[in-house]
Amino acid sequence: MQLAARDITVEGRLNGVSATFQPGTITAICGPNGAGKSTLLSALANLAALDAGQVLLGDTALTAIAPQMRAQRIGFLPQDGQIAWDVAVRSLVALGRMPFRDEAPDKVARALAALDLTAFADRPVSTLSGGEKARALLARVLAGEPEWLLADEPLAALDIGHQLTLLRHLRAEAARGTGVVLVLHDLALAMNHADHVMVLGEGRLAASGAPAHALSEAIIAKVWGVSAKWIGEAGGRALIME
Ligand SMILES: Nc1ncnc2c1ncn2[C@@H]1O[C@H](COP(=O)(O)OP(=O)(O)OP(=O)(O)O)[C@@H](O)[C@H]1O
Repeated sequence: MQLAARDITVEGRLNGVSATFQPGTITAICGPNGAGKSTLLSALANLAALDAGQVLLGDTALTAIAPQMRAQRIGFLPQDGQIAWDVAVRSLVALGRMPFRDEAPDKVARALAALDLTAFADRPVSTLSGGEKARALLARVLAGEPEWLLADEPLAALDIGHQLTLLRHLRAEAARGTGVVLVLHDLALAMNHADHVMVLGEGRLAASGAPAHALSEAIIAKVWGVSAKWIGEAGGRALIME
């Protein structure tokens, strides 16, 4: 089922953005600081108060879906997520089962393994490093096995090995039909790993399409004001700043 923003406006943050996200694909939302990426992502989870427009899941407005059902279907990882209680990593990840009111230890174990956290399962979260904490917060979302996985900069705190593991896991999730939407600052990760890229600039959609189209050198120059050049082959491109 598609997830679609229809002409959404959040005063001062997003200005009439329409965008359709496809299940079974990885979409990257890119753009400069303050462009409205996090606002759009939170709107897609019904976590931003809209001044105009609506978000639809299939034909149904998100606002018409009961909160518990919405939480079952849409998993959301905010930027700089906070951990309120110093519980064991396994208990934190198990909180991802709250919308289902079950404990599903198999799904919790799968999410821990996907983020390479099995060995940390009994450690208090306060003892984790920044990147380990970021992985634990993402594992909490994965434990809910949502139909839509929305994550704001999930790779930013991760080393390259864990970035790759997570990207492979997200690709496998997409292959199972999950819609994956990621806010990414790293344009090479978006270019090499997304199926579709949406570029936001000053609260508006500046480009949308296949990565090579939406992240062309011309669009990077226009939206980011940076002269940059792509080198390398499809799937392994690097961005060189000039
Ligand atoms: N709660 C708020 N109240 C008022 N303005 C806000 C609020 N949150 C964000 N903004 C503003 O809205 C704009 C868009 O913010 P948003 O966080 O969506 O940008 P972003 O593209 O995710 O940026 P970044 O790359 O820096 O994370 C920014 O100018 C920001 O200052």
